Amino acid sequence: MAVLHGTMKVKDNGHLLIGGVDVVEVARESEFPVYVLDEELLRKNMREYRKTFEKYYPNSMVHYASKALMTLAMCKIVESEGLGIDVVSGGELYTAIKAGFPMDKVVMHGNNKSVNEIKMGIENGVKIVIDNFYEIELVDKITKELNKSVDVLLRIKPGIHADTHHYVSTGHEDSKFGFIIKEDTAKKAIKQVVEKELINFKGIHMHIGSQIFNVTGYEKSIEIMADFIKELKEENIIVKEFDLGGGLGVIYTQEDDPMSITDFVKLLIEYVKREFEKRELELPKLMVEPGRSIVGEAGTTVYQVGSITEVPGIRKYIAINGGMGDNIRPALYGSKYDAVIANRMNGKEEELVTVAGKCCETGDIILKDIKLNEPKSGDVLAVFTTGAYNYTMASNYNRLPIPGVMLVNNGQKEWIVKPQSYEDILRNDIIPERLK
Ligand SMILES: Cc1ncc(COP(=O)(O)O)c(C=O)c1O
Ligand SMILES: N[C@@H](CCCC[NH3+])C(=O)O
Repeated sequence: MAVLHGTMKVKDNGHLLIGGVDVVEVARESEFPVYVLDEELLRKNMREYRKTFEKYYPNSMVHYASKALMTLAMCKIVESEGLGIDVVSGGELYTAIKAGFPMDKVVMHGNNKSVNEIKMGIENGVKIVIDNFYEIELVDKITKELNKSVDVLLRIKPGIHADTHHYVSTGHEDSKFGFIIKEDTAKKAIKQVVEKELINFKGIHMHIGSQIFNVTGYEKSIEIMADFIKELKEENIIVKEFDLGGGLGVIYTQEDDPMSITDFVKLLIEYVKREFEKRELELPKLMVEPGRSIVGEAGTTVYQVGSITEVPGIRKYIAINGGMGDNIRPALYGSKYDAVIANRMNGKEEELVTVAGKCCETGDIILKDIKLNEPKSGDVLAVFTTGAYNYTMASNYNRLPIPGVMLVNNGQKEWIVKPQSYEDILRNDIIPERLK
């Protein structure tokens, strides 16, 4: 049986409840899938990050990585839990602005920020994480044009390989993000920044990757960064802020065994204290940017089962009313998930099937070879741990509408993103006069 997350429970009639809401009903009321979001679990994870830092390292800030799941309501929840936000684009920043999110708690990333994105960031007073030499000049120019200063961090690659899928590993030298330490590249960049009139150098940032279980990569990177910070100090450049990025893994299948948020944070703090004290460095303000470990397990996608195609001697395909449009991760990374027949939670999972999406694409497979409880047409399939990088990576491939996001809590259900309609998909289409 798949691991139940957060507030998941089984009702007497065998239906899956999340936040006290019968998700079988939710799925059956909709022609397309629904992303269900467990508010209690989401808040619990945010609080665990914030409280552990408050207890063991008060000079700190947790920025939720909004690329995992960004909506106006998410900004409100993040704000009410006392976290900041990490944005990587004008669109994410615009969402935070429109939600009235406090801009002094926003950091802005991106390896190729546009002039407008940088302007928007500086005008709104967010902290910018500078990624490359080109950007140093752009930021300098824009601060002068606007006559407004900006606080910055520089993204530095520690040069290690995190133990994760190579598509989501970002701390090695051959990565498009940030400056390498080798050949004094990062040092040169920082020296350039320090010289700029309206740019305030605050510190450095690293992010080694995502869905990480083994903390050795963090330990090694913190050691490398501490050496680098020491070198900078010898040249009178003080790193006041140190951002460790995100990356803690979550449970997708029973094979995944991540450590708790508390243990993860405590380890990071232990490594930083140890390596800084060893080098007689003053402890910096510490920051992290978790995305997946906050929202991943809080999300469940509920689908209806439609056609069932048995290929004799090969496999049985169970087709659902969604697929790669609402969850690209299996096709993109070969990601695995756990799922259940949400209207028959009490039975045994004994039939080996493959769950296919409805896109016109052979690779549109959401779950390959999974044991489910005798799936039938009309059943409801709940795929777990879809809170992170599902809605935010969704597409309109085959002109399928992007599903809505429903927040559930204490028996209450509310849309925080309405399901798209066919009209929504057409919104930006234009037929030029000459084609009419
Ligand atoms: C710079 C940066 N910070 C934070 C994150 C969030 O990572 P995760 O969702 O694995 O916590 C990412 C994504 O990998 C990232 O690129
Ligand atoms: N989108 C990726 C994570 C990328 C994180 C952003 N740097 C995933 O679904 O696993």
